[in-house]
Amino acid sequence: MNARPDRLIGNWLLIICAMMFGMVAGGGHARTIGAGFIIQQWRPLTGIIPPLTHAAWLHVFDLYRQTAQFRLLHPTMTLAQFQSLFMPMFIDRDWGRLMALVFALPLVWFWWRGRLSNRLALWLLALFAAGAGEATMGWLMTYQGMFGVLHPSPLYLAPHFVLAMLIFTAMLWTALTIRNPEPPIITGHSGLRTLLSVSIGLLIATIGLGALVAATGAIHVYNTFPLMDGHALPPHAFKLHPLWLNLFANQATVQFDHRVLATITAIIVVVAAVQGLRAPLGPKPRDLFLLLAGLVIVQYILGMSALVSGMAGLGYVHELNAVLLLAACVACRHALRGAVPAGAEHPLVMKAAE
Ligand code: HEM
Repeated sequence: MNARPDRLIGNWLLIICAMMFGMVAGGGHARTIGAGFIIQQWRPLTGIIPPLTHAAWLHVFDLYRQTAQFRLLHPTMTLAQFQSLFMPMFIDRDWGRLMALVFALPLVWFWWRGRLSNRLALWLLALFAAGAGEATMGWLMTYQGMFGVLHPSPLYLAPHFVLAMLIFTAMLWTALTIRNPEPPIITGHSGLRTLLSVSIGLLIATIGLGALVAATGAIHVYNTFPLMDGHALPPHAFKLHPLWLNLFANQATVQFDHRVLATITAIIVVVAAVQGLRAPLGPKPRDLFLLLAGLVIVQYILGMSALVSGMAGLGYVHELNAVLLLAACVACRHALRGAVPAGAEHPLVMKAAE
């Protein structure tokens, strides 16, 4: 990392984080309206322009008509209906291209101008490569449409979402560190710091399980809370063979797993937020902990409401709020980066604890 605060670089990376949030919003919207398999071509550079002629539209429609999803689920779809699904997915993909440009071009420029240390530049390059991997994974998920698959598979969607959240976490952490490279020493709250690290891990795992719920359409079954149609664990939870498949493809099991892990996660995040609010950390961290408490409560209520109502729109808001919740948790953890155990407040000890 660069040793002095650099607001320009930090703000640039915060813009990338905001763009990643936009990407989740666009991808989630495309999934909600069922547009996941609509674009069956992968042209990272030339695909930046949408079909402009009637013949070009017929060509992309023809590609979609080769999918099992079209043949079995939407055989009467018209070109106009296809176009209305195509555009949201297209805009999301172009947003990804724009994000890659907004990341890559300043990266090269800042590095060339000596504004980035080699170490930081290489780290950012690694994040860029991870982003390219994320895009490739997204395409592979989409391309499954050509092989008899009816909907984007949970085995692709969950890792796709988890990788996005890992990149988002790393990007946000880097941006915050560049804006504030010297953490203030905070004595006696290293336990809270650990709790926040655990919270981040649990949130990402819960988000992964949430993606399984969304991908399997499990929002449409067991619409009761806290029990699942009168059962703590529904009898169908192990009906698929081999057994491990239930963890990814059985609606009962993935919903059960998401409920249980989400409850554990929410409790731990609330405990961390309350501890943070009670600690004398100053107004800025206090605001962050307040935000964390608010977002985790809203997240839980949104999850329950989406489930009980079966409304995909609420599920979508629940998805977006999860990203904001993760961001708040990362910011709280970052604010406590300089926490040291009581009695170990020497700066050298602090550096070792980093
Ligand atoms: C810390 C708490 C929670 C987190 C971080 C979380 C995260 C998520 C995420 C990220 C998704 C969407 C994934 C995607 O669209 O690819 C999701 C989906 C879902 N979650 Fe949660 N969730 C939490 C709590 C809950 C709770 C308590 C419930 C219900 C009791 C719940 C029920 C659902 C349902 C039904 C969906 C599917 C929505 C849809 O199909 O549109 N969640 N969750």
